[in-house]
Amino acid sequence: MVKKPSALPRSFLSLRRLLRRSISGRHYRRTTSATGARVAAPAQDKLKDRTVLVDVEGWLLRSPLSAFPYFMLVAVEAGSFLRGLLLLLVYPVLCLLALIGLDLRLEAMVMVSLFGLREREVTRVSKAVLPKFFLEDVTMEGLEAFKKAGTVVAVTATFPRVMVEGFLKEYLGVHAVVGREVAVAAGRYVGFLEEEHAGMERVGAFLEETEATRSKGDGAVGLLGAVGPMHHVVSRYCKETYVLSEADKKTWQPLPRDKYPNKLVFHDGRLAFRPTFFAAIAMYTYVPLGIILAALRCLAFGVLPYRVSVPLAAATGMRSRLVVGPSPDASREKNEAGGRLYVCNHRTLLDPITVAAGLNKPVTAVTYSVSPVSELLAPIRTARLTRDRDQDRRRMEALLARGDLVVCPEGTTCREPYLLRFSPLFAELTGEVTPVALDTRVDMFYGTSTKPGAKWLDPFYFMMNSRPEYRVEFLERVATAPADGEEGGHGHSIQAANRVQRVLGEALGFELTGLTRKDKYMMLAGNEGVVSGGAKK
Ligand SMILES: O=P(O)(O)OC[C@H](O)CO
Repeated sequence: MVKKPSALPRSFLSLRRLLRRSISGRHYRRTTSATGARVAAPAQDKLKDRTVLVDVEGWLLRSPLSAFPYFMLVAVEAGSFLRGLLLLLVYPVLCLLALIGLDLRLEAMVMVSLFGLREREVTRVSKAVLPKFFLEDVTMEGLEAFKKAGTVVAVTATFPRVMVEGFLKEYLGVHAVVGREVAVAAGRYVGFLEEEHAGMERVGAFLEETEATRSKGDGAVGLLGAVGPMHHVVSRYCKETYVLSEADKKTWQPLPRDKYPNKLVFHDGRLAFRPTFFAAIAMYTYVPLGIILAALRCLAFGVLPYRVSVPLAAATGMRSRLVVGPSPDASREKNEAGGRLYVCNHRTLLDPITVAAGLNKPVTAVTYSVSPVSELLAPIRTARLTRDRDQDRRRMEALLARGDLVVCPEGTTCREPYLLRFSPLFAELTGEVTPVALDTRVDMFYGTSTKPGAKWLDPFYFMMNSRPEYRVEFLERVATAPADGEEGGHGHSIQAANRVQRVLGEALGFELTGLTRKDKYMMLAGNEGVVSGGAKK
């Protein structure tokens, strides 16, 4: 049927539209003009100090966006690998159902991933694990559009609020997150996701409240994707709306790492890759082989001399690169304190072992919060620190008098290219130290964790990677003793520690920070990272 042309003249229709907009105070804009020419997202200054409502999936995150990897991450990291496997098995069935018109994917993924999990643990994963992956999905133009906004309200129609809140608030500085809720009983998720309209009603109620308390009368601005359930709510509450076409969104760029509003220094979780459906299949298929490889590699490093275990591990795919500094022989000399003191940055628990392998001689490593299982299996001598300054100092002096000692003054591992603050105690033990720059690469599993119950498996997970990589570089020695006329004491040891940190940062190309073990554990685990238990001889 051909549509009957309107009897009203064009100019009258335009006037009517204008009047209607003026009365309701709403303006719809598309980021693509009627002529098809590209129009940029609203200028930052236009949204300055205003309340902006952002559609997370439609505007902020790149398209097409697959929710599966995020649910897989929650299933594995807050649940277990078994739960992840269940999600993987259920997913093809859900896709088939969606093809015949019964799209239960979201509800079923929520149920499988969250059912029975503690609310606290899912919130932790949302802050500690998911942000790394969400940040890779953020579009630069999408984020920059609301950089100067006064209040940013992020609205999600796909993800349950709990999954995106950590990333949006901690890393993008969003003020409020509104989205669908998952039912909780006695602190655990029951798995039922509330209806879409309930989520949108919450958005409406939130905006009504926000607008009522606003002092300025310029109204909220909506930033929306081309389609989605939010259009209706936004048209009721926002005075101005920008709708992004799919074609325009495709031209938007991913947010580069150096433009993250808050640096991603710390993150947690075992999976070092984005678990898409096919990547997850590959991982589960590989795991039996990975377990065998890890057992062989651990055994080789545990019982064989380094000159045999290193090439053997290399034959299984493990890569080690040793870069010896300008005076390799000097590192073998003893100094007046007894053995040499090797100071390295901390990537995994295996750092001191790789230093020993690089030197091809036994060393002692001082540790903190290492699981008794790791201590037992370590092929080198380990000695626990207590965090009691005097006691630790005496202990380290005694160890150094007996032979070479390895310290990681950051006190905890860091996965990203940053160096944490160096605790200065090491600088008081001897007149010079040998800095050792360490870097690692993994393809499937991270060999570090913050959950106390998971730590004993850290080295094993590292060894489970198909091609785990270590780069060890012995650097030129650095003097730590006060120069003539220079005052010693705590102030001096802080300066010396900072100097060593700087030398390592330059060698690795890592950024220096003043962050500490406490900062890391507060952020990732919600505790101070203090472990109980005395020092082991
Ligand atoms: O488990 P992390 O990352 O806190 O590191 C533990 C260190 O090896 C302490 O010596």
